[in-house]
Amino acid sequence: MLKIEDLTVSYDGKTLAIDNINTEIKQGEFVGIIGSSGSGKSTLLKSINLLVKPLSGKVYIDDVDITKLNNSQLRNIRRQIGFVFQDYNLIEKSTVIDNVLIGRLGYKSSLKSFFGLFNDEDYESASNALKQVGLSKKMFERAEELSGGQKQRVAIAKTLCQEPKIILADEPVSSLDIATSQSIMDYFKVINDEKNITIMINLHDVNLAKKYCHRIIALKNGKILYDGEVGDLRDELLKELYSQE
Ligand SMILES: Nc1ncnc2c1ncn2[C@@H]1O[C@H](COP(=O)(O)OP(=O)(O)OP(=O)(O)O)[C@@H](O)[C@H]1O
Repeated sequence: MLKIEDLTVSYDGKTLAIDNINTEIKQGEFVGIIGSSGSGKSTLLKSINLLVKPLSGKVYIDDVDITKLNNSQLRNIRRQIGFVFQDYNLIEKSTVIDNVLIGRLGYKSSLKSFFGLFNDEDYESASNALKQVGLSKKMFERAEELSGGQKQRVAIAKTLCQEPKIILADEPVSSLDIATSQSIMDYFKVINDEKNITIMINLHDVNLAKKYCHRIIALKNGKILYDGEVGDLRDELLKELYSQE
């Protein structure tokens, strides 16, 4: 469902944040991306939905090279790609349900989305998404009143409302304690198992990656050092991955 071909990204036109990456992800895979700070994990995820524009290379979603799309075509394809951020990316003063409804905006005309016009179907979808993450009771509370873990569950519900084929999660548990991190990872696992949504998730914590992900992509200096089954990941490789040079 996702194919990345010769992808290279540079922020300054000189140093390469992503250096000629090639990989292919099938629908329903649960992929962990690991690597030390600055290895390119965020940049890789952000270039998959073109939040960051590549210098060269191609990103295919279901055989469509999205680097070639115009803005309106890109908007349509982005509905299929949910993105979960480390810092939740919620509107703090808005209610939980209003935050989740934002996930429906990709299905609205610009005018309707400007006025925030949602129909019964949108509310049903938002309410189901909140149920999935166990937050139905918090629907009318403001986002700012929630704990970090609850906020991240709202962010996940928002992406579920988008009905995505793939969820990209950029360090979604880095700000959370171990128990809360595990519970968020459990939600990702259930979503992956029950809805067959592909998950690509950046993780600092290798143990979490080993516990939850089927496949690991390990990055070093913008290049893939390892791409394979989690069970085949060797300690020597991890040592090399996190060594300074
Ligand atoms: N907005 C930006 N402008 C300029 N350079 C950037 C920008 N974002 C990232 N970089 C650089 O690109 C490289 C890859 O950064 P990236 O954030 O993708 O790594 P990362 O593995 O996600 O790191 P971390 O684990 O610390 O979040 C780094 O050298 C970083 O300094």
